[in-house]
Amino acid sequence: MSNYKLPRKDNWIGRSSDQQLYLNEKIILSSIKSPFQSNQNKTIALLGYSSDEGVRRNHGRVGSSLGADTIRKQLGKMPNHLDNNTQLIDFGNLECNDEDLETLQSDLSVAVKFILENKAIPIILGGSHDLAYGHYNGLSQYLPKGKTIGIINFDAHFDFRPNTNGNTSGTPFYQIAMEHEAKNESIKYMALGIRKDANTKDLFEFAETHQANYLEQKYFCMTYLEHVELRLMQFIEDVDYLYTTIDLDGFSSAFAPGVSASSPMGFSPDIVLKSLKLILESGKLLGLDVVELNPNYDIDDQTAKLAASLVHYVIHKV
Ligand SMILES: N=CN[C@@H](CCC(=O)O)C(=O)O
Ligand SMILES: [Mn+2]
Ligand SMILES: [Mn+2]
Repeated sequence: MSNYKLPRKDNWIGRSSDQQLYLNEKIILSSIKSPFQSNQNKTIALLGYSSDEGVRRNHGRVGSSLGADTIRKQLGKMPNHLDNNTQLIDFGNLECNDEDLETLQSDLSVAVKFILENKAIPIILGGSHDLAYGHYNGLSQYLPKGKTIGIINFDAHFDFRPNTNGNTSGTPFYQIAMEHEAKNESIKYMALGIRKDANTKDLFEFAETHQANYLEQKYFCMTYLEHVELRLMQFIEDVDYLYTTIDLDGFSSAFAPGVSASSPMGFSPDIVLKSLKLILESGKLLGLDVVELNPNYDIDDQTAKLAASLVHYVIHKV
C-alpha cells in the first residue's frame, strides 16, 4: 500500500474537556498496516481518500484531495455522544501522488476489506467519487460469494460514464454495472437526487437498461417523504447489505457550495437525514462514504461542516 499516510494529530483540533466531551478527545489514531483487534462493542474506522486525479480526468475543478483532512478538522470540534464501548479510529489517508488512480482504488479495496475483517465499520472520507469503485470492491471482496450489496447513491449524477479512457469520478457505477453484467448479474443501485439538467439522455438510458433505481431531484424532498421512504424500503428489502455513498454535489449549493460541480437545484439535508435513518435502522449498512468536498470553493466552511454533521449523525446511529 504505497499510497498510505499515517493519521495526523493536527487534524483533530478543538476544545478539550478531559472528559472526552469532544470527538478530538475520543479519536484514536492507528496505522492500517498493524492489525488491530476491536475489543469494544462497536468500532468505527475513518479512512481518507485524497486524490484529485478522478476529477481532473473528468474535467472538473480540482481540490477534493483536501476533503478528508478538512472534514476531520470540523468533526473533531463536534461533541462526542458515543458510549465508552464504542471506538472511533482514524486510520489516516490513502493519497495519490503519481496519477496512478487505479492503484489507489485497489489500495482502498484492500484497506476496506482489512477494516471489515477486524470487525469495524468503514467510513471513507473523500475525495473524488472514483473512491466508490475501490470502496465497493473492498466490501464485495470481504463478503462470501452470493451475498448482494445494494448501492445507495445520494447524488445529482448517475456516475455511469464509460471508463474507456480510464477511471474517473464519473465512472464508478458504470464499472460496477459492467462487471456485474459480465457475470450475468445486474447491479443493485439506487440513485437519489438525480438532476435531469446534469445527466445526458444516454445516462438515463443506461440506467433503464441496467435496472437502476433512481429518484429525480424534484421528487427527492420532504413533500414526497412517503414515496421516498417506500422506494427506499423496497430497495433495502431486496438486498443483503448496503453500501451508502453521499456525493455532496447532490445537495443544493445553498448548503454545499464547496464541491467540484455545484447544484443550485439540489436536495436538502432534511430528506437525506430521513433516508439515512431508514438505512441505519435496517441494520444492513456495511460501509459509507462522503465524497467530493472541495474546500477551495467552500464558503465559511459550510460544506465541510455539512459533511462532518453527516458523519456525526451516522457514527452515533450506526
Ligand atoms: N462525480 C461527478 N460526476 C459528474 C460531474 C459533472 C460535472 O463536472 O459537471 C459527471 O461526470 O457527470
Ligand atoms: Mn458522484
Ligand atoms: Mn455528483
